[in-house]
Amino acid sequence: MTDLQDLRTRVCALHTELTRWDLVAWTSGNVSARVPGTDRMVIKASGVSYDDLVPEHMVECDLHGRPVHDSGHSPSSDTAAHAYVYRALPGIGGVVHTHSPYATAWAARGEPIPCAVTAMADEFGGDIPVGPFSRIGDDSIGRGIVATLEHHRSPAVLMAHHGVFTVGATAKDAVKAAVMCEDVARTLHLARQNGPLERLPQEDIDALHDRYRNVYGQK
Ligand SMILES: O=C(CO)[C@@H](O)[C@@H](O)COP(=O)(O)O
Repeated sequence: MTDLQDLRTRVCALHTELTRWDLVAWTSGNVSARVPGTDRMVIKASGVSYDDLVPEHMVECDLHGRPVHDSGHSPSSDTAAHAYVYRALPGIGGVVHTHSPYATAWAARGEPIPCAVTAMADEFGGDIPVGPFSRIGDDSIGRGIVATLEHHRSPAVLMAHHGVFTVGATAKDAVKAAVMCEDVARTLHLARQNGPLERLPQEDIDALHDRYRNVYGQK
């Protein structure tokens, strides 16, 4: 198997995580990955049901979102947004988009999720911010993602009136951020039913984030 086929297989398989963690309804989300060492990416074909996905549905595009071959599949509607993120952020190897319900409810209100639990400090290093509304199709959404994330440690952004975009060093990291984003969005939505949320002190957020990055887990 070539490296590209292997990447397509892995990105295709990651879409099962979107359904497993209830992050998408019907076909409302997508995963992409940078093709390492190239100015290319692979991204899910538009509108294809997750049950029908095969690696060949991962469309190879340049970093302006143009397919590099006539594969017979149109790439995701969000291709230009993903491509802009890869162009602007060279350290990013994976991008994910979902309409996961609790996080998208915060996005619909245009409300950032405050860093009020340790799990948020760990994964997001602070609040999950809101990015501007843009119509789907060109790289406006990508510009909004990058402009918002450059002021935060969070790998997730709630794009106003739309949904969640996450980034990571790999596509799997970006999927993890999407799962964790929905988890904390639900927890904090439930918490504030009985009163206002209290943000953790900044020094605790910093210490927790540092511990998670440098001590947590296996060496
Ligand atoms: O957010 C939206 C539409 O609101 C799209 O990302 C979503 O439907 C997925 O589109 P694709 O099937 O990836 O073209």
